[in-house]
Amino acid sequence: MTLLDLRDIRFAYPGHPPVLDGASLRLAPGQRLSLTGPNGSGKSTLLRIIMGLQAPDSGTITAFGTSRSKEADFHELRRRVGLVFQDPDDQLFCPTVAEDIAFGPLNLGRSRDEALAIVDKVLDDLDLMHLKGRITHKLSGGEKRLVTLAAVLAMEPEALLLDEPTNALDTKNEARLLEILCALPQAILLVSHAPSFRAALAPEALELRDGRLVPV
Ligand SMILES: Nc1ncnc2c1ncn2[C@@H]1O[C@H](COP(=O)(O)OP(=O)(O)OP(=O)(O)O)[C@@H](O)[C@H]1O
Repeated sequence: MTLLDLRDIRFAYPGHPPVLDGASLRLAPGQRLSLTGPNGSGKSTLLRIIMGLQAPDSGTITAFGTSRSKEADFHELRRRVGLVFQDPDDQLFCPTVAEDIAFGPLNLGRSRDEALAIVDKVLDDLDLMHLKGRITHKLSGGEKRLVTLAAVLAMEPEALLLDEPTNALDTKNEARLLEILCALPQAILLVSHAPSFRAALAPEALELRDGRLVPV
């Protein structure tokens, strides 16, 4: 079974040359795959296209065996695939850490008590319980980064798309994050400019070159 299957994706921002020009990739359950490529080559754009946050000009997206093209097709995909954005401020919008983490489970129909239990479990698993009651926008950059991961894991996705997950993390927290991610069962699509992090978490890699994905 393939979780994600993208074929021949083409996309250009209006008035600009194509960013993606025939990009294809497949992600299988449990697979860890890195996406590399220079700044501005289109990695974040591709992740947004996978999530249905931007529509490709052409090409096909199949997720969990179902073709996805209209906005409604992506609702189920967004429950089953978690994107950790490059900028935590794009992701965190509730007043407190606990509310931000509870938001996803509540949105998925969990009861208040179930959501609170998930918040405790995820914070405990990530050793972040000390941040539970904190005001989200007052967290440090690295703390925000870890809380965004907690918020995504709270939704128990089957695949994780991670856009520069080590941004703003100190050496100790980067090592901790690596340990946490390596122990997860989910498939992971990793965008990271840190070669050592990629090598440790997702050594199999595709490079985005001239809009296409090529094995490296
Ligand atoms: N809304 C937009 N309108 C026009 N151009 C955009 C827009 N968003 C991104 N771009 C451009 O599209 C290209 C791809 O951007 P993208 O963020 O996908 O690259 P990236 O590979 O993730 O880069 P980085 O490694 O620096 O994070 C860049 O040239 C960027 O400037």
